[in-house]
Amino acid sequence: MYIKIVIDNIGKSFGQRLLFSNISAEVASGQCLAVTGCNGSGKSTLLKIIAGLVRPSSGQIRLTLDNTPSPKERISYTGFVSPDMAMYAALTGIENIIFWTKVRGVACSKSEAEKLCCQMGLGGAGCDMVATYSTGMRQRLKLAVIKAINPPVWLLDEPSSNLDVSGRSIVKELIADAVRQNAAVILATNEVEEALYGNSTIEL
Ligand SMILES: Nc1ncnc2c1ncn2[C@@H]1O[C@H](COP(=O)(O)OP(=O)(O)OP(=O)(O)O)[C@@H](O)[C@H]1O
Repeated sequence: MYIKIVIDNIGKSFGQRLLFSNISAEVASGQCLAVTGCNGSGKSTLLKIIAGLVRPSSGQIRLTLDNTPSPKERISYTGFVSPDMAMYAALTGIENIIFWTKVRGVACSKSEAEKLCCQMGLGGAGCDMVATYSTGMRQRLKLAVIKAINPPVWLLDEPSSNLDVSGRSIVKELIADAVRQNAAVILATNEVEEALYGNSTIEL
């Protein structure tokens, strides 16, 4: 699937407070757009606008597709990794991957989920309840879920938060792999090095 996301003159205010205005950019399949800016500049808000979770105050997000998607494809456009997201604490890591892929209409067997846990550095902890996970392990699980869903559009809000050096290199490889597989990746980050993964950058 080819997809192009056009961020067209987007602005956002909360009440009287203008967060940003006149933001325009494009990102297509096989590209990565980095969104940078200081704390509170609106990076997460912009990603939520792109995901359709927050309404912009001005402008619009346009999607260009090479075909008319089926209803199943339509719900699977975007995958979102965000600090605001939570995994089910009473399920194991593997059960979370199976649950979230099922919600998104993507098949994922237990052995595939196990493999993803290993790839994300969770090892045998995939069989443990998420309630027992550290914050870094929860972050790795979110990465495993988006990889399992493998959507055409990846929205990554601070994907390296709470991750150690090995976790950060997993994120780097994950983004490179998604772009190689023709996903459109939008990455919000405070990390200078991570922002360089983008083919283009928006600074808020
Ligand atoms: N629903 C909301 N109502 C009012 N203000 C909000 C709302 N959501 C976000 N904000 C405000 O908008 C500003 C931008 O928040 P946002 O989380 O988008 O910034 P950010 O650039 O991602 O920050 P950080 O780098 O700290 O994660 C913050 O001041 C926040 O308090």
